[in-house]
Amino acid sequence: MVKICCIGAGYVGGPTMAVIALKCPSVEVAVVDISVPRITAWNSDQLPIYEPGLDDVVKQCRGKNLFFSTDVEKHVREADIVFVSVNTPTKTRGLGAGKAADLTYWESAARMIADVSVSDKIVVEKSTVPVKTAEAIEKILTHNSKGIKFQILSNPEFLAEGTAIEDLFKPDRVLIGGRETPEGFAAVKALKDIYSQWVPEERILTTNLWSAELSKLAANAFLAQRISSVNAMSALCEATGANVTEVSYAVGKDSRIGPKFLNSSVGFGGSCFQKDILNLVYICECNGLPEVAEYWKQVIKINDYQKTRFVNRIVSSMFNTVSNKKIAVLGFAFKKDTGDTRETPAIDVCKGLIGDKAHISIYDPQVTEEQIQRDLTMNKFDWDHPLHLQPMSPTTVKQVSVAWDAYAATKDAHGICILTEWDEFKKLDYEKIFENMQKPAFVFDGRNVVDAEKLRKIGFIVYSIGKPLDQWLKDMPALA
Ligand SMILES: NC(=O)c1ccc[n+]([C@@H]2O[C@H](COP(=O)([O-])OP(=O)(O)OC[C@H]3O[C@@H](n4cnc5c(N)ncnc54)[C@H](O)[C@@H]3O)[C@@H](O)[C@H]2O)c1
Ligand SMILES: O=c1ccn([C@@H]2O[C@H](COP(=O)(O)OP(=O)(O)O[C@H]3O[C@H](CO)[C@@H](O)[C@H](O)[C@H]3O)[C@@H](O)[C@H]2O)c(=O)[nH]1
Repeated sequence: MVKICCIGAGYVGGPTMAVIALKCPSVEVAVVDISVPRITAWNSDQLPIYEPGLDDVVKQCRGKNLFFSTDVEKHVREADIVFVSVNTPTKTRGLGAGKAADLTYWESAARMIADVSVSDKIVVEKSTVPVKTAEAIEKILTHNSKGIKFQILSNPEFLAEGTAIEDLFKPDRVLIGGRETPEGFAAVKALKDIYSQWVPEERILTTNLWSAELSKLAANAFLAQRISSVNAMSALCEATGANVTEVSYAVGKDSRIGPKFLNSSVGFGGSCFQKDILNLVYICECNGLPEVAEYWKQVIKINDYQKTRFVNRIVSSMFNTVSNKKIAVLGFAFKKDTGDTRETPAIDVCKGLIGDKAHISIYDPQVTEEQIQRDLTMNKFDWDHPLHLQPMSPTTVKQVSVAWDAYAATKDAHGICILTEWDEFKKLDYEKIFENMQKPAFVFDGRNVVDAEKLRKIGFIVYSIGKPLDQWLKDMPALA
């Protein structure tokens, strides 16, 4: 029986391994982590992450061929294939601070694999890593290998949160990079044999190691670039009276461009896009390519601009001050169908409003008050470390309260900001909400989820990102 061990039971390690266990009943899969609460949660009915369909997959395999454990060394020692899916945060200090990937967790996992192994192993990079990481890992693994042979593969993960199970069941592609040697080819084949249990042959791509590592950073950069492109257009739409939804529909109809990932928003968030582009920028700079670095940096600059622009629009529309006004924030997660708040645009928008002395009442169906307070007090990039190593927030932000539903959040509010596209925000009773708000009542829709015309008929002043502006908003221009 092939034994797989995955180091890191997070958003990637948990779901990917659960799906491998489900699709390959003859493979034994152990997911290990240094975080005791995480593993306890994986072994309970309350899984540590919210992901549609995940509970069902875990229930079907846990205890049969899927195990969650904190006994990292034992499972690594016994495994034939070791996936490494640990954190790769952005460095906050020293060389490359603010851009380069911090490979501390990766390095410590690699050293531990080298120390405890007593048989040959395939070691798979599942985390997103800089190009050429495999070379460094190889050096660590073989430095003191006691004659044990290690083959390194790059198998980056392309799942998106909220649709992780769907993406894993039917991936657009599985990418496997390996050394171009007989041993390397054999290792690639061994991993391919696992995926080919459910992924069609033509969707399993094999490349050299460096192409696989770089393709992951490139794919995220291209996706984020589409969003920054449409968001840049949204500013121009507002200035000219064009409608960004119509523009992106017309643009996306070109089969060379395609319709996906062209939704204008308050900005992209999530644990990957910004981090991976910063990493790409750093790699370009290190390789003497400042023009290429500058090109990709612009994707992040537009994303920051979009968030600032949104806050400025709110403040300028409300007579240039939100001081002591109640602003209801609907949605805090970085996208719908997840409770994940890593790099959510809601953090920057809330901080911007708090900076202007607003009182904020937040409602998100999946995010806890504790998480929101942590996010609003944590330093940039601190979120991307194992939970027990993150600094505890010593203070809470007093201007922020968290409500149980959208009606409580919006009661007596002067304005509403919609920051996550949860379906339930489309179906709220906006007449009731309007009655309970201060007047004039504003809605700032950062996701274009509400029917703006319907809300205007009720009496709201509505700002929809990238859409023609109300007369009110035209009269109160926002400076970005
Ligand atoms: N979240 C996503 O959607 C996504 C998608 C594709 C790729 N990635 C990449 O995958 C990697 C993991 O991301 P994630 O979102 O799962 O992170 P995560 O923080 O949810 O999970 C990482 C886990 O690794 C554990 N860990 C860290 N060092 C360890 C060690 N030495 N031994 C055992 N466990 C250790 C942590 O405790 C944590 O539970 C990152 O490189 C990320 O960029 C993430
Ligand atoms: O048209 C769009 C599409 C997305 N977003 C925003 O972009 C962010 C990222 O969304 P998405 O890509 O769907 O979620 P992630 O889970 O961050 O997934 C991305 O990052 C993962 C981690 O690397 C990759 O594996 C995935 O392929 C890649 O889509 C979110 O804030 C979305 O709201 C938009 O604003 N407009």
